Amino acid sequence: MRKDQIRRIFQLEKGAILNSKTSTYRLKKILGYGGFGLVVKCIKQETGETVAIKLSHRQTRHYCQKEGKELKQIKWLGSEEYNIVKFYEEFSYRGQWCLVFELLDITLEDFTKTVVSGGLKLVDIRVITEQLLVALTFLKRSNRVHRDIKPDNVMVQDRKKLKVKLIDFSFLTPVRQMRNVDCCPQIYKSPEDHLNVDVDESVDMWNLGCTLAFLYLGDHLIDGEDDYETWLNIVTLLGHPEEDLLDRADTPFHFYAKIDSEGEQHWELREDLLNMMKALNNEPSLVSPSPDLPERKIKSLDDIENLRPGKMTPDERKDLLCFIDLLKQMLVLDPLKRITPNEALKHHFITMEHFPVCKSNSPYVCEAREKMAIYKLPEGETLGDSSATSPNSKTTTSDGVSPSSSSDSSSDSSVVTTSPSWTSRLNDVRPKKQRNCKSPANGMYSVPIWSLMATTPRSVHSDSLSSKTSYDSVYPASSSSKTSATNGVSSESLKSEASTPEGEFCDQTQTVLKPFSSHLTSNNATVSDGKQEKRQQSADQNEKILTSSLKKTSAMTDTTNTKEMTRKSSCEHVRFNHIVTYTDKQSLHPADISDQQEKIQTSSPKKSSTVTDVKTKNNYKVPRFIQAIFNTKAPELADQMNKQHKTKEPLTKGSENTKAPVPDNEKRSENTSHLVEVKTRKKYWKRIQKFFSNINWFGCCTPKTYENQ
Ligand SMILES: Nc1ncnc2c1ncn2[C@@H]1O[C@H](COP(=O)(O)OP(=O)(O)OP(=O)(O)O)[C@@H](O)[C@H]1O
Repeated sequence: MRKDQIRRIFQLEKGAILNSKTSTYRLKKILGYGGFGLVVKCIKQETGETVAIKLSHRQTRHYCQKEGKELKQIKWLGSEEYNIVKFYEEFSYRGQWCLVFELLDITLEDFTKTVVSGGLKLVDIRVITEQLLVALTFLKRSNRVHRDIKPDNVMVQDRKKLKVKLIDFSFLTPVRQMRNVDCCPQIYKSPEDHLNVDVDESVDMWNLGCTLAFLYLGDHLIDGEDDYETWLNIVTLLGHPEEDLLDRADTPFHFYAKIDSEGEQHWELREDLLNMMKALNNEPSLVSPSPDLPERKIKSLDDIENLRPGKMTPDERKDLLCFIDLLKQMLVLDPLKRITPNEALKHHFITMEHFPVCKSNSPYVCEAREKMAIYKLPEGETLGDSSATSPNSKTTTSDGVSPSSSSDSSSDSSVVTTSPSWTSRLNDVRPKKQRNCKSPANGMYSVPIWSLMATTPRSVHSDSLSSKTSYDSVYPASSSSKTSATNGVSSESLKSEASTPEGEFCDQTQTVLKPFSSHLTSNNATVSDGKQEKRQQSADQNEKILTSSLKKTSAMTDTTNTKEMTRKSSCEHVRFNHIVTYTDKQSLHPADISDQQEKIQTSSPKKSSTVTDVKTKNNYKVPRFIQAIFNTKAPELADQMNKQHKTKEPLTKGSENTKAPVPDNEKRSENTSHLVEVKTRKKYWKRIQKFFSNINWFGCCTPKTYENQ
């Protein structure tokens, strides 16, 4: 479509004025257009700032409105700090919906094809990869999936520093609402979308793998004009999927047929479809099925090694092999086995662990280090904050050497900090206002349970959970959480924070969670005999789950290959979350909790509270103490409960008449113990209040809270 035609459709002339509620924008030129509308360059009249405005067609207005809504939500979670395009505002202009963004330079596709041509250097690809992995980690932890990652949707902001940003959030979807839909181009379509397997955030990793391959090859890794041809290209490159994946698929029959051979059933590619396709194209049909059906330059990912002309230095080759290894882990057919963004950030290709600093460095290695070092933290961000979010952050000195006292034994001391600690910063993907809470390393009740509450494993779906995150978001990674001392923070001070033993962290977590899990036992005491046994068992089981989960977490921080464990643990966590959140539809009260804590210490039986629950619209019983927190009447309630408890106490021991006189010194000690008890309760109450104030109960922000920002 010609530019003047577009201008007519959108009723735009050069110099047109677009008014939002707060600003006036003067149109300068058309930057580009896509499926949903066009993007224009504008000048903000009030400040002279140049911005990019995305205008929707009238027909696609609601898509743009949806995009705006999602953008607001991720902005609230701090997206701009994680290599995602800055979103300013949205407004309506002559019936079209407008989204205002910061102005970026050039798409990665155009950059690779026109500016660089023939593919980017690996040292540059590494810088871009890290930034995109950071963006993906952020999205994963915000429980959202971009769904349309491709070179055209990544824009270069600074060509010199290779600063890139993710754009186009038209398909941004909360993980729990994901469906198999066609959103990205045919050649970027993931195996799960081809086969109709359960789709989740790992679809972004597939697309990123394809994008990175494009950056190296200067051309698309997979091509094909229709689904079948694309699928053939995929399997030629990566092999056929495992039977398990095909068994899980809803539409495997598009490409495979189940064959009975010698009593056993197995899946086989449907050659008849290919012949049919060839007949349609007037091409000769296949005489015999051949494994390399389409003519491809690259028949496996290993072929990438020998693709570029010219001789490579040993370091370059080593780096390339590392890159291919990362690609192989990103382009796994089974989404459940694909590498996660957090794991990818720890891959050798990013950390450059294959280039030990103790050895004399070749010019190639020096260039690689320099490029990664250019990468700066966003303005206003201090390294101190970020490192504090990770209990196991590894520190590095200005020359990039990690202190040998690091708690992480899996990587050697010669690990180089390739960039400031993104990974540690990513552990705190929370609204900015909440981010000043203490870190798990130094604050007992700052365990980010808000994200734990919203955790679901890939295979588990629960309506009661608003969203899902990775298990590793709760317990920050150790091995690659590196910080650089170059940004003005002494490595010693960071080291002291970073060296918090994992065990201690787990113990702290256990202390926080113990009252809740143990509460189940307390309430069980009031239930009738038959049910009591069952509930006791389930409470014991829950205790076990919690303990094993925490153990696994600590183990996870030690090991690198923990994907399976992560899933299992997160599964258990979900079950635990149910317990914590809804406590098996029983009531909880701060006083009960402290009682319970007492019970653990003294092992004396105690009556459970008989507070009544309030039911929500969904018939969920909201524990009374949670209501109390939100009503901010909790302290009074706690005191009330304490009083009730105090007055009830003598009755449980016997009537006043029968009570023997208490000697003076014993009275004093009783009074003191009472004071201690009240103090302990208050202390626990404060901690619990703090702990729950960090929880985002409903998994997402409301527009009201957004407006308050
Ligand atoms: N912030 C920006 N700064 C400069 N140019 C931009 C910006 N955002 C988008 N563009 C340009 O506009 C084009 C279309 O943008 P975008 O991908 O967001 O629109 P779309 O309608 O969703 O496209 P698609 O059909 O590819 O999904 C981009 O390829 C890019 O060239």
